[in-house]
Amino acid sequence: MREGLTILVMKGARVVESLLEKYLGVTKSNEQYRHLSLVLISILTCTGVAAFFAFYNLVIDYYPPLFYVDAVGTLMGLLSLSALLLFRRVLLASFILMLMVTGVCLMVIMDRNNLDYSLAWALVTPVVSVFLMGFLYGALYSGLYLAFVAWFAGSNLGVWQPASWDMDSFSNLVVIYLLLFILSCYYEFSRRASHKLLQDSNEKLRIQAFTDALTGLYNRRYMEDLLLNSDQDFFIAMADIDNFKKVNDELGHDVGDEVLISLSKVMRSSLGSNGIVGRWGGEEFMIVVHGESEENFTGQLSSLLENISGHSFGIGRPVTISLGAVRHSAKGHRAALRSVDEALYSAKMSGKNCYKLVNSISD
Ligand SMILES: Nc1nc2c(ncn2[C@@H]2O[C@H](COP(=O)(O)OP(=O)(O)OP(=O)(O)O)[C@@H](O)[C@H]2O)c(=O)[nH]1
Repeated sequence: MREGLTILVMKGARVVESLLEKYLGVTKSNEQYRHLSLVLISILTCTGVAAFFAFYNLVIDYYPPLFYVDAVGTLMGLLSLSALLLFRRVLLASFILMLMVTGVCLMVIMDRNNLDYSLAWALVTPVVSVFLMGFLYGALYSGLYLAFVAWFAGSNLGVWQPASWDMDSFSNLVVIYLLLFILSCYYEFSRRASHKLLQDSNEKLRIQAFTDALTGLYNRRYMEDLLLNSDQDFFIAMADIDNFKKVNDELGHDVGDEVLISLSKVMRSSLGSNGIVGRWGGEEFMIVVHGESEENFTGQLSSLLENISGHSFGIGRPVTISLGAVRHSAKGHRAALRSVDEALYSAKMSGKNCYKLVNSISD
């Protein structure tokens, strides 16, 4: 029995998952998944129950008034389902569903003259409406519903037998109602707050995973991901600071760090939106530019060299870089990295503060 129930729940979850994925493009990892699945499960369950009672009141125990109520309820359930899946209107779908549930319940209560049902459903409304429609609309809806129930209970509709209007009971109902409302708001608020915290820390971790701590540039992992997972062709250039050991040895490691930070800024502003620069490691930087025109690319490398050698780093000496460059495609990634190293070596051998572009990729 228990196993059967588990299998049923698993199957239901799979149906919900595939509906959300197919119609809303939302997978389990999506932050919206939890809320959308709650709305979808509520719609499916309530519509299923209404459809069952419509069938019951038509076929099993023929009773036209409740058949019409449940048939309208089923139609509203389907309307709510299409608002969610076809038109992606989550709030509208939740609103139609709440209208359907409370409407059907009130109709049944009116028909059956049963006060207990009314009280029970009045108490469910604040919880469900806040969870489905959020604080604002949930509060509005359940407030209106409470007012309606109050009017309903106080009016002489003659459907409240054997109970009669009783201010004490009604005050108790209102207190319980408000308590449930506050509790569900609190729960929803803390759920959203912890979800936001989790999202923020995930975002921080994501940024940290791709950022170099010293310079704030992209790190090697990001640059390699970009180069390996893109189907575009790029030009890449490896930049290496000239005689950087001397800066460290003579002015200290802290000054060396400052140079790395300032140099990163100069490179970033010099490339602008034309390219991306990341720290490859130590005093090496990788530059990636879309591979449309070799002429544009070499033009950018020349201005980069000029901008850096003309920049004052405040250390009483110029700072220059050497660049090795090559055309890059993802499938020839490793070979391109070897070529770019060879080109950089050749630039260093040619007197530094220059670039070397190799045309062919070494095997
Ligand atoms: N301050 C600082 N120095 C670093 C960092 N990473 C690497 N370096 C230094 O960069 C220097 C690299 O020196 P070398 O590889 O000998 O090259 P170079 O002196 O720049 O000479 P060439 O490359 O031939 O022009 C070493 O002194 C490293 O300690 C860093 O994060 N901060």
